[in-house]
Amino acid sequence: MIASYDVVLKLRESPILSLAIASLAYLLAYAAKSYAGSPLRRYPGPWLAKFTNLWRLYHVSRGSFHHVLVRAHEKYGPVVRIGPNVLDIDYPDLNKTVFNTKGDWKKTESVLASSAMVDGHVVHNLFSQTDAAKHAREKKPIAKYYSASGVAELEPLMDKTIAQLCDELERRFVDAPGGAAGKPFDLGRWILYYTWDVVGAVTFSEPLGYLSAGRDFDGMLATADKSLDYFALCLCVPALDWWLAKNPVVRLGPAGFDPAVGNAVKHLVARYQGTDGGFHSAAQPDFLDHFIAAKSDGAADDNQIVSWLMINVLAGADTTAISIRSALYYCLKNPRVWQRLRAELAAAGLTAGGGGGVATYRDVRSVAYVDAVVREAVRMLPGVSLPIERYVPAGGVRLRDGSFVPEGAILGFNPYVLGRNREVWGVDAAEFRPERWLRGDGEAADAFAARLQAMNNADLSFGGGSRSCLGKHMGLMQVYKVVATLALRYDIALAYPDREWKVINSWFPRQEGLEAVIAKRA
Ligand code: HEM
Repeated sequence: MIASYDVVLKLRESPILSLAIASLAYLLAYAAKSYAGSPLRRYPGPWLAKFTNLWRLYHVSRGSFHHVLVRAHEKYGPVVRIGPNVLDIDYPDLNKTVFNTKGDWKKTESVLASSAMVDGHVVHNLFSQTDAAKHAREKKPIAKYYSASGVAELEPLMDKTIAQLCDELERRFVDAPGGAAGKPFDLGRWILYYTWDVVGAVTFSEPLGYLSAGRDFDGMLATADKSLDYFALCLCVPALDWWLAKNPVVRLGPAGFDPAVGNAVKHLVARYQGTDGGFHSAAQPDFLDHFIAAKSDGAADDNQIVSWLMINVLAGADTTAISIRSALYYCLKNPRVWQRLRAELAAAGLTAGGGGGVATYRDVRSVAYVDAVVREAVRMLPGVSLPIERYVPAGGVRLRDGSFVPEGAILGFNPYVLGRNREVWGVDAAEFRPERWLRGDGEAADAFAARLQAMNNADLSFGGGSRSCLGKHMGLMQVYKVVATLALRYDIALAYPDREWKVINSWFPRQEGLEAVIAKRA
């Protein structure tokens, strides 16, 4: 007994134990303040979430937070407290107020983990920049290249890569020798190779090489997954990023994008030296040409060019793959929809007859059902499926239930949750039904216009306002073109129609298990 008392005394003298006790006391005091002193205490939510962000962290780390949130809203209503200072909101009519062009609803620190650490300094990109003025300065010189007309000029570069995707699928799975033709293969994986390659094609006129290799030859795709897993955790506890990556002593995470940065720098230098590989030509400018022109205008330096180049890779490849996969998966799971899609393409006289057998965007956009399929697929599984957070600005905000949320609280809006709102989408909100985007038989024009307006207002799949997705036109154009081209050229079916695919939601919800069989269209 005396011996154990001595041990306790010794431990009490230990600085480590003192620090641990002080930390515990601090955490308890913080939790008590979060619970009793918070202006958000009136809002319902899981008990643990009132004290700590660890509740959210746990569920996000399991990759299924979108499901947890939908259930939480079913249980607690449209406003759910998901952290001591965070409410998740399912009031679609608030989207336009929050995601506006004034920039008064600021991004939270949750996005800082996507910034880089260079020579001891945090270097932001367009997505992570929380300062509205700096963000506008960085975006202005390049925004026009991502507009609908800007992206239209890149279509020939996309066509080359879509044609390559088709060639690889045919060589390996349609016409494959040795009995491999017609066997199940991971179509979702090939869509990912395509979207990473096309980023290289439109950015520096050279695909990154995943389609021709048929694998993640440099480990970049696996690194991107790990980085997103890390990013998703830091969304819940932004301080993690400081401890793990931005502290001045030791850098533990996340997995870096060094190969992609190296590749961007290599292309920049080669372009300056005129030693570019790939299919670059003066007649077909790519993003790198535009970024270098912005530098000549005095709007950028080489570091800024590399940051712009990297955003195409980091924000554009996975999100586009996710959206193409969703369109294919939900169509193939619903053969009625897949057949109608093909019939509507045929009725419009479309062939995959553009450059290299690729459907042209102009043709595809003229078929309303393709648009309905794509919008519905993106609603079912938005490319961002964790809450998009904003700080409540000065003056606070009054919610639809009459309650008042003061300045400084964080409101989260999850496109996936908003895409399940029954007031907007109806009782079949969880079902894939592209027809909801079309005017119904006997539906008055006014009624359809009002319904469409409500759906558009609720749709946050590309964000909104001054921080909406820069690459929306580029991403969507590819979803339309790839889905239509595959539908026109091939008979495709799920290899295991009764199986569900697996979705791991790390901000971008990456899917696994889109296994298919493919043949040339009869
Ligand atoms: C279909 C595919 C895509 C989807 C579903 C998607 C979704 C989104 C969403 C929801 C946001 C808003 C995030 C927020 O407010 O925090 C966003 C922002 C952004 N996206 Fe996309 N994206 C897609 C494709 C692309 C592509 C191809 C690029 C290529 C450049 C891109 C670049 C960006 C950038 C730079 C931002 C930050 C914009 C800013 O803060 O000013 N995205 N995206």
